Amino acid sequence: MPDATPQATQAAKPAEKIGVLLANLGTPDDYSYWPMRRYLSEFLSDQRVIDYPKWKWQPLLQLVILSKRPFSSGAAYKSIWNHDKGESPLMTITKDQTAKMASAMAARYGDQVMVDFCMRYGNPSTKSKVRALVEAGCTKILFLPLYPQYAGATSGTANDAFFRALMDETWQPAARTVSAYFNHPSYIDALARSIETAYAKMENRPDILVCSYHGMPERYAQQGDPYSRQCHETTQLLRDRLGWADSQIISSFQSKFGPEEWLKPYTVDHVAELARQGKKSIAVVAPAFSADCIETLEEINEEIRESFDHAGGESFTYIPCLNDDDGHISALSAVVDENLKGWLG
Ligand SMILES: C=CC1=C(C)c2cc3[nH]c(cc4nc(cc5[nH]c(cc1n2)c(C)c5CCC(=O)O)C(CCC(=O)O)=C4C)c(C)c3C=C
Ligand SMILES: [Fe+2]
Ligand SMILES: [Fe+2]
Repeated sequence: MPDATPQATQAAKPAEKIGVLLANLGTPDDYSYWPMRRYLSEFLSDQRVIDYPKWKWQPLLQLVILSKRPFSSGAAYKSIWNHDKGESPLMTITKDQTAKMASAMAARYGDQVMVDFCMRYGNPSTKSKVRALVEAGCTKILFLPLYPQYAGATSGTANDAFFRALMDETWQPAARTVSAYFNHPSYIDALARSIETAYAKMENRPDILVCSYHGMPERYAQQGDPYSRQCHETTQLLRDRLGWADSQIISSFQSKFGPEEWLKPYTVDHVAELARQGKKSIAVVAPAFSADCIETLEEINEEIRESFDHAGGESFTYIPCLNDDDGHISALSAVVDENLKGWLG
């Protein structure tokens, strides 16, 4: 007879661990029609993203938008795709960030802390990664949405998916979610250093730095979403840290979707206006994106650059996202350290 004493059962259980689960938006599995359609359908059906009543929005989304957009977005994804790895840049960069965060946490906490990542839409799902962490012995999970500024449409919905995943666990781990880090000194410092490094490589200093944030409907801000305020505060803190004048750095918003008014100014129009005003040399940075993705590599570096060039602009420099830079990993590690307080033995 096998020994079924409580001690023997306990000995077979893995040691108690803490899981750090990084979460990003998600990305299509491929740029062809059906994977694009599946991804966009899941994303744009989220009422945190588009809050119209289902009965009104779903027929328009399924019958009109999703019959065309997978082709146009698919072509945009194809132009930036990581063909070597067969995945989008957002996926490659998120994996690299996770590997570096795992090393940083191992250096601090040994094997007590595990690091993994999940996506809000598509794969790997939040539910599958919560399950895997619990299965691996995590009795505590720290959930970190990789968005410096909070928006209901990003961090809010990522947290929702985390909470829903916990609902399915028989023995729930203790759980914490990390708040927005838009004003964290380490994040501001990492951003500032990335800008200083990019400027040091340029022959001539740009006339102005445009901080281009992903936009959202103005209505969401009026309903209490803090995203736009947090974006402006990030720019202000960055300006202070760089020691620049007000006229040298501005905020604008990109990626408008649908007919409503979104946060302004719109980057695509504003860079053209800057060129017309005689600012012939600009740099653009995207502080709301923790990883380069379709919105930065295609929209900023292709569409927005073109808008500037057509309006008479002469020099356009896109400064990459923090991605897996050491400064970014240090900043995220500092945020994680603060949020693990009281959990570590
Ligand atoms: C960084 C914060 C983001 C906010 C705020 C946000 C809001 C938001 N987005 C849409 C519509 C789309 N976004 C798309 C892509 C996309 N959005 C973010 C981040 C935020 N979105 C990222 C990181 C990405 C890139 C994903 C990738 O795989 O590279 C897209 C899909 C791309 C396309 O088809 O053009 C859409 C559509 C809305 C409506 C919204 C509202 C609050
Ligand atoms: Fe978006
Ligand atoms: Fe876009």
